[in-house]
Amino acid sequence: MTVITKDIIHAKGIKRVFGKGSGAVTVLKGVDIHLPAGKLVAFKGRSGSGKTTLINLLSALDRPTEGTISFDGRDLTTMSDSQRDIVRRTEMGLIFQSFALIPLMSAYENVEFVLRIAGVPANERKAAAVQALDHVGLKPRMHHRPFEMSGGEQQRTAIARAIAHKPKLILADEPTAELDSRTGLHIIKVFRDLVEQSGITIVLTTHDPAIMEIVDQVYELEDGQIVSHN
Ligand SMILES: Nc1ncnc2c1ncn2[C@@H]1O[C@H](COP(=O)(O)OP(=O)(O)OP(=O)(O)O)[C@@H](O)[C@H]1O
Repeated sequence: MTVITKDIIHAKGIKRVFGKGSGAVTVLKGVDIHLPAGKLVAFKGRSGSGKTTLINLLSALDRPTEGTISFDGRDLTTMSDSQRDIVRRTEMGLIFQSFALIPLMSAYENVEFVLRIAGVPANERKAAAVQALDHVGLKPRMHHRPFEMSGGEQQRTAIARAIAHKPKLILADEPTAELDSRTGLHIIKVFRDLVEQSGITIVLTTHDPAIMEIVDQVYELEDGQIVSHN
């Protein structure tokens, strides 16, 4: 049987300049990226190399100054802001270093809230939220609020929130930076299982060499350019 791997992201000639005139800073200097479906991918590079800027572009939170970004066959750069918001909310999941959970909501409510924003019908939300929390091993803790959970549990809640609407792509900016290395590796194991079980693509940024060993592909950024890629 021939397995055809389709790119979920195809970015070409990406430049990002912040500011204008003599104060302009070119942060990305012509980046090309192909992310196949069903892979765990890491962006590595020194602080300031452009990893977060690139993640923000791929997640349609920001627009490139030059270049095109195709997501699942559609060009994000020519879409209106509202189209980009819909694609992000319904087909992508975002995970942040600081978890970014709503403090007054339980784990379940945090996940359910994002399903509401993604437009999932009310009668499907409960089952989808519980299933996502179960997937990350947090069903028994689902009525706890973030301050009642450990860092690893909070990040697993954030993962449940990112996967509950069954996105095609997850973008995670330094998802393990606030965790000890053992908990961080456990989070990456959760990512690994997700990629294998559901065919989702997960892109993360990291400084941790142990994580680089576990992922399928590593893109190395240096001063706004890709300098290596396996
Ligand atoms: N809005 C902005 N205006 C001006 N410069 C910016 C802006 N956003 C980012 N930069 C600059 O772009 C460079 C790359 O930043 P970015 O956050 O993408 O790096 P990074 O690789 O994610 O770093 P870290 O590992 O520290 O998170 C930095 O020099 C930063 O100061």
